[in-house]
Amino acid sequence: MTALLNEAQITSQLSDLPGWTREGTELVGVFVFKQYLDGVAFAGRVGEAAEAANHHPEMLIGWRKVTVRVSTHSAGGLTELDFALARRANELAGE
Ligand SMILES: C[C@H](O)[C@H](O)[C@H]1CNC2=NC(N)=NC(=O)C2=N1
Repeated sequence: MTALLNEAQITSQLSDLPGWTREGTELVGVFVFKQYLDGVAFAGRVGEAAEAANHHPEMLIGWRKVTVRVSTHSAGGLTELDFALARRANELAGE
């Protein structure tokens, strides 16, 4: 099982993760788009990456905005898997 990160590790990784915040045991990323369907397509890309990593976020698709929430359910908090997915989402937002 992937180990829970400690507060120092979380703070350090968050400082290098633009667009994301920590809410309790979750990372929350908010992505804004010019077009609604751009957000839908982004969510699809993140979904594919999540499936490939077997690490799945919750995603709320709104009007030209997608909110991504991720935590490691099996560990009950934040692990490296969550930050890896968040970094990948940031890459995919730029595509
Ligand atoms: C059995 C399967 O590998 C697990 O349930 C995976 C699926 N996707 C997951 N996604 C997230 N966010 N956390 C998990 O602990 C997790 N576990």
